[in-house]
Amino acid sequence: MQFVDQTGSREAAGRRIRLVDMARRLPQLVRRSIALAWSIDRWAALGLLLCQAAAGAMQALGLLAVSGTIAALLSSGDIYARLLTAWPSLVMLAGAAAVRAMLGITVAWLSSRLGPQMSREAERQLLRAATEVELSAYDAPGFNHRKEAADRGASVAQGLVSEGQDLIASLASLIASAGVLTALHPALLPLLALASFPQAVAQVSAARVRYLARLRAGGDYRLLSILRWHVADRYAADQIRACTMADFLIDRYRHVTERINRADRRAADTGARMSVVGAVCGGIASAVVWAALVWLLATGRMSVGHAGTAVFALQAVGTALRGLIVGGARIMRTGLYMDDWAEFLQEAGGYRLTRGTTVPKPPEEIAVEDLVFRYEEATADALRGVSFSLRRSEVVALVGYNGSGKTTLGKLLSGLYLPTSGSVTWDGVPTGDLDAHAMWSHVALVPQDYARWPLTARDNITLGQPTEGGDADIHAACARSGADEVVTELRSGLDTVLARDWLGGQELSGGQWQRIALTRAFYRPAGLLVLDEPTSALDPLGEHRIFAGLRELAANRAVVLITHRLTNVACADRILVLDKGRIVQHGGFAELVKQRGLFRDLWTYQHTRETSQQASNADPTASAGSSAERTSVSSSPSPSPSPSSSNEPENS
Ligand SMILES: Nc1ncnc2c1ncn2[C@@H]1O[C@H](COP(=O)(O)OP(=O)(O)OP(=O)(O)O)[C@@H](O)[C@H]1O
Repeated sequence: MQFVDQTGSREAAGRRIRLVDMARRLPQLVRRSIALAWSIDRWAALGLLLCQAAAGAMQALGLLAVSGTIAALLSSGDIYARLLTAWPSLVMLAGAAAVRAMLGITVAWLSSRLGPQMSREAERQLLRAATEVELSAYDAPGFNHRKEAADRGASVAQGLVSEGQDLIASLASLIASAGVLTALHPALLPLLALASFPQAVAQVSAARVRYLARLRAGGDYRLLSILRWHVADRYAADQIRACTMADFLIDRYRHVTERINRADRRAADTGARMSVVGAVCGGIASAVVWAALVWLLATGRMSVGHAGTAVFALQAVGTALRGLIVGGARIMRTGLYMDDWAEFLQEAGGYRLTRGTTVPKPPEEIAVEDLVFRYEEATADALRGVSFSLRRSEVVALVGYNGSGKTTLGKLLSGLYLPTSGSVTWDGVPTGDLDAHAMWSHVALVPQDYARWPLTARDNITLGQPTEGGDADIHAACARSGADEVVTELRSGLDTVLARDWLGGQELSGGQWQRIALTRAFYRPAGLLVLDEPTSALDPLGEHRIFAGLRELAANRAVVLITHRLTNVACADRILVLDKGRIVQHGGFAELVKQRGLFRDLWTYQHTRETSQQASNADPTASAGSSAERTSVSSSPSPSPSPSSSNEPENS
């Protein structure tokens, strides 16, 4: 099991992480961190910056105080007199340390307030971007990978505050200590910088290795989260038990984790090797710095007092440099993840909705002309040369074998997908030229897999878009779909949360959920209603109710009905029979059952099977051959062939 993993550009970016890139990118990353923090809480951001600047100043003050204290203590004279002289420096030293400690606490406080908010904000922006992409994006493996990477960027965004702060703190401390050190002897600072260089290279290389390892394992992490969901979620819990699948699934999980573990171990080993080499080289270089200090002292080029201060300053500069390097490498890695996030926001994974701005009215006519549609990265067309039109107040049924393109056609009529070639127009305007959101506000869709929102029954029906009629409209829609019986039995009526895990929540049966899904569509004041297998889970009475009311629903809408139960399509004005993405027959029900072709084959098989079952189970006197008309008339209004129907398919 492996995802199609398209990490090319990110991998190239990761490979380019070098010390020089880091030096170039750090200011940009710190700016991004400050900008994001500023957009969320400018006072906290300002407070953090001031605290860091003040902490740097306190560091310099502390070192000056050290110098003063040592100079006073090492001067000649009575020890009490020397202590008295050192007293102000000591007070300054203690004061600077106390203020620095307080500033550290303040920084930690502000960072912990700001950090999580930054991740939440980054996640919110990511969610917004994800809803602004074409539906086809989800069919492209590369998009899902980019979304996953961006998601990781959003979750590590909170690290940007603390890492940015550590970096600023190290920088402030470095500037302060380096200033003091340079004042003591100008050769010391370049020597120390040189000594830190190997460690810097090692740290940045290790960060690169870790980032690349995480990037390459991105597909596997996604696989794990999907497996986790399938194994642990309630929806498949019964099948996992009844089909004894637990061992098999957990074994798959183990296989994928082993792959990740191997990659992690390799990255950890390489990172550790790099750190060891860096540390050894750094250690040798540090020995040179300390030797230089001893030499300066021994040759009288530096006083004992200054040498003592230099020891403290060297330690402070060394710590600050290490902080700068380690923090820099960390923020660099976070920055790469944040790049994934920022890129996703900018380009929405390459699938941002960029359609026209024409705001449509509920459509009078939807016309399909020589339509071809191919799914992203598919090798064959799902629809080929499809042409027909659909008018308001008309019910058009789509029938055909599994995979013949019915659902796909429904989504193209709704503007969820755009044609690969040919056109779908709403009152003459191609769907790609319409404002997508305005268009969808005129669409009511009951898909095969409808969402079971963990919201109240009311929200599940209104979908957060209540009409002016209030609950009266909801009840009217419930009466049409049969959901009135469901709502009456709910503990708190429309206010009941439809999820058992939630406080006061209640769970529904499959058929009850389908009634709620139908109610949504009936409630929505939409000009196009697409019903994809709308009664697959309903009992016969519930199914009858839906189809008996369909004509009334179609009074002011265009209705597309997709179903395999052919008795139900008798109520349609026209039936389009699809086979391998083409319309192979079209016409009214009465006409199609008489015509040789796919529809009659399907009808004969389904009808003969049903009637023979009825005959053997219940009514031994029933005749298999004579009930076609009877069934269509009794289960739905009489089929009336449309004037436009013909025996020839519109396209071949
Ligand atoms: N997201 C997708 N990515 C790639 N190919 C897809 C995708 N969805 C469907 N297809 C392919 O497109 C073709 C048409 O699928 P579609 O779902 O429209 O068929 P259908 O007639 O509605 O089938 P069913 O009766 O089983 O619901 C099929 O060959 C299917 O494999």
